[in-house]
Amino acid sequence: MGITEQTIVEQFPFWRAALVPRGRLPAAPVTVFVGCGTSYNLALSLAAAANGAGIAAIAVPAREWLDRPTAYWPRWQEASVVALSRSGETTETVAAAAASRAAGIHVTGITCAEGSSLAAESDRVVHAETHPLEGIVMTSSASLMLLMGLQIIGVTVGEDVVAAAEAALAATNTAADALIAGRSHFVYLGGGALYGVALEGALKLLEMSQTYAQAFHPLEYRHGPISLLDERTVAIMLYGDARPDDEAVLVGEMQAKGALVLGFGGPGDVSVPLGVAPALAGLAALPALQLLGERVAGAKGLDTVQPRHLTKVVMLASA
Ligand SMILES: O=P(O)(O)OC[C@H]1O[C@](O)(CO)[C@@H](O)[C@@H]1O
Repeated sequence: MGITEQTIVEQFPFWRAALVPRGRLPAAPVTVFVGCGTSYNLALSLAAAANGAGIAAIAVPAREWLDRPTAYWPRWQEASVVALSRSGETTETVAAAAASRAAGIHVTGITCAEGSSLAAESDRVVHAETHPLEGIVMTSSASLMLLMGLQIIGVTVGEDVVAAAEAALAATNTAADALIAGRSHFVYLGGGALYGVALEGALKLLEMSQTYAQAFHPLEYRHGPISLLDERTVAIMLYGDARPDDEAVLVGEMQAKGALVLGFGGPGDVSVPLGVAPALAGLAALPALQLLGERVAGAKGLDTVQPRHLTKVVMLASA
């Protein structure tokens, strides 16, 4: 087993260690979740989950919040900001936190680096230890930041979701090689809080395996992107609780056009039950999506420890 795979399959003890009381977010007219890359995908998922929990929220890429906050929220100084960064050193995220604070905004930093620059720029730090072998590709830390984000918006995260994620990972591991054999086009579908998780699944696959992957809201897929679908496609459907029947119809259409479907929480050529509350479905599915990226990379003979063009922390001189 390679090092990246180790950080995926050995992440659950770190989840269990993170199951501690976290307190809640401060009240504000809007909570703005910011981050870059994976951390922005998590921000998208958390903003949707926060709205579902009655906390008005949006997600904004850190650089956008830094450069043009009024494009996202006209009275931006009224916001509370939650900045996500594994390293706590990504230039745009640290700068967005610092600029927010300078404007009198309360900043909560979610990170796996307690002594980081982001921690220094945060009014409150929410932290968890991640797998020590984690490298460039964010695996265990991404799951942990999603977990911590859910905790601070008031979603109860317990042992049941850890067990569900372990089971989903094992089921995906069993099915993955047969599912991806000869397939080169990967589509991730999820709505609401599952959209950010779908984006993150696609980003993982893309980073690890240098394979083009896209994510869409499920029913959006029929409005154009479906034209690319053929017998080279694997579709990953993250079933939601709002319209699972429509999503199952879409899956049937995709299968009829040649796709193989990995369905989380619903039907597919491979069906992986999640068995958790809707607010926890994305967290339960995330390690399995990480593993899928590793499997596709493996099938292409690629090393996921040193993915092309990527570094662990992306710094920028000008931010
Ligand atoms: O969470 P951090 O440390 O700010 O890092 C985010 C980074 O992670 C990635 O998503 C993957 O390495 C990059 O796109 C991005 O620069």
